[in-house]
Amino acid sequence: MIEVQNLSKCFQNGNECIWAIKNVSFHVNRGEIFGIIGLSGAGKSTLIRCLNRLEEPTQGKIIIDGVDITALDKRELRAKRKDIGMIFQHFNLLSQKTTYENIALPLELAGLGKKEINSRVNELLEYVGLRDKRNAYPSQLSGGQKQRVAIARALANNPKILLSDEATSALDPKTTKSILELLNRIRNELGLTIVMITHQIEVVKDICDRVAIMENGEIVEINTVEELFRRPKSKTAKAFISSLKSDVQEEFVIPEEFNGRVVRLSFWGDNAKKPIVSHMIKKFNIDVNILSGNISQLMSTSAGYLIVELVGEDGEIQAAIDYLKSQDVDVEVM
Ligand SMILES: Nc1ncnc2c1ncn2[C@@H]1O[C@H](COP(=O)(O)OP(=O)(O)OP(=O)(O)O)[C@@H](O)[C@H]1O
Repeated sequence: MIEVQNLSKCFQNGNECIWAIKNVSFHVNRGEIFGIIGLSGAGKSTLIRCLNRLEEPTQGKIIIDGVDITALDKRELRAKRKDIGMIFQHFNLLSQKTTYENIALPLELAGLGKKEINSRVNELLEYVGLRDKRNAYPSQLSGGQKQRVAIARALANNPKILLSDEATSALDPKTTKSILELLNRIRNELGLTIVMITHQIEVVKDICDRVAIMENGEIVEINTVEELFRRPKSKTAKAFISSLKSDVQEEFVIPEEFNGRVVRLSFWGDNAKKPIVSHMIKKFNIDVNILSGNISQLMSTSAGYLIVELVGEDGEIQAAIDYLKSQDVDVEVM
């Protein structure tokens, strides 16, 4: 659906070139919710703004539904942009216009008649749950309501793609959940492909299918969210995941401080809910000392890890580890 090939973006600063995006390539499948996560300054905003050419790429290609949008002239680009809705962290609503008028705007620009506009806006108000706010001005709405207006406006022309630029960053956790639920519904019911940038790993965990990790203008890892939680590859991904665990810090376990064998067990899917460790203790003559652990509920599954110290005879410990592996648990001796 979206194919990004060797994309680079340079911001000219006098004679100097600041490379905000450096030779980035990835693809997004139709109907996918694709996250791009990174710390501040990683290049996320620049990257997502290149996808609809709000920012002009310096090098590379962006192919959407077979059309190279980097090769389009202004008129062709305007037409193509109808397929690409966008929402922003600070909503970008027009403060002098009501909810109704904000949502109607792209329809007016597309040249629709009053009657058609009225029926489409009503449909959208219903869809985002804001029927009773049609005459309210943005200043009379909560953050979550403003984002719903922005989402309705982005959907007005029936786009195929929705770009989300930190859409939940200004919202509290409960409102964030409700907006993410709405985005998921939009993907499932309307079949949109969603690309979202965020610095919140919670957002990735709750809604994304796959994620790209950005660092200094480069993508350092692309992974399914399940794999990301199960086996993060990059340092940045590991740091994001451990930042989720506010109560236990995996990083603080120092194996040398323990006499037994310290192992990290990774569970996912149904395994995260089975009493595999308890079975292991009953089956083998070993003691198990739990040092750290966490289970995360991902959108479609669970993933978790447990760091344990296994104490006992070498042969028993090895047999216990073999048993865990036979139960499809990843075992990493630390
Ligand atoms: N218009 C611009 N002119 C010059 N440099 C820019 C411009 N926009 C972004 N940059 C630089 O490009 C790099 C990437 O910025 P970008 O805003 O894309 O990062 P980000 O990951 O979205 O960060 P944040 O989450 O803080 O917005 C930064 O070093 C930034 O200073």
